[in-house]
Amino acid sequence: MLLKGNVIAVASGKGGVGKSTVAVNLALSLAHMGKKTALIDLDIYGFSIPKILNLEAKPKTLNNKMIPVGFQDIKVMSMGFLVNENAPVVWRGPMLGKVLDHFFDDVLWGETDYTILDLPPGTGDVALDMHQKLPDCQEIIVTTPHPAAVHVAERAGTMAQKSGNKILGVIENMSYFSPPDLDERYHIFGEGGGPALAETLDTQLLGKIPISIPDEKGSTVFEGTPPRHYTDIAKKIIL
Ligand SMILES: Nc1ncnc2c1ncn2[C@@H]1O[C@H](COP(=O)(O)OP(=O)(O)OP(=O)(O)O)[C@@H](O)[C@H]1O
Repeated sequence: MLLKGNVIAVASGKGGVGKSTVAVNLALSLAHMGKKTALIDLDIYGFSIPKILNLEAKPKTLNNKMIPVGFQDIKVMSMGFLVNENAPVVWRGPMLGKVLDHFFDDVLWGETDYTILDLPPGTGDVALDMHQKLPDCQEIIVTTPHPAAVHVAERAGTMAQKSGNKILGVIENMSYFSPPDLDERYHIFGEGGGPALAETLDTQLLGKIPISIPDEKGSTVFEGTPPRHYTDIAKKIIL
């Protein structure tokens, strides 16, 4: 196993809650705090990290091992680097176990303090496979604030518990909107989902991420110094 250090998987009950965005921003925040950080996109059906990071480079190889692609201070691997985006999804499924082996054993990760895994949404076999390969892996569950979302996210949490992965906590994404330079918070997508889920899963609420206005490229990945809501979460993870 070439992957060393702490491994934290980011999971969600359904797609579109911002799991990949949270995974990327969390990895960047940990790197900004001086931690050697890797990010692995395990969403083999709907990999989105290459697009989110605007990465087109393919990993180079050295002695039959792959060199992860660099983005700012983090090292990144994604199924998206290896397959044609238009490859049929049915073809990718049976490869799952092999992909995990490949990413954990055949990539020259070097020294890493933290590896963030972006899991596919839902309750697939990935969490189970992952636990077998990385028994100490911990999970973060991402949800939106709407109380109805808790139901769906809870399944991801239950899956984590069943697979034996420790749940590190819950992140409530798209929690509220604060107009620039104003203190007001508008709870556009409802309220209470994150704390309720944390309570149900008997874990902590790691933090609430506000709705951000995408930049001109449509990105909600921050640049430069991490926003406070991310550093606060990263500090809780490092502890
Ligand atoms: N806090 C936020 N504020 C505003 N937009 C956000 C926020 N978080 C995510 N988004 C946007 O929501 C969309 C979905 O995000 P993302 O791809 O990270 O979700 P996901 O849960 O990983 O989805 P999937 O599993 O389907 O890939 C993206 O357009 C992203 O920019």
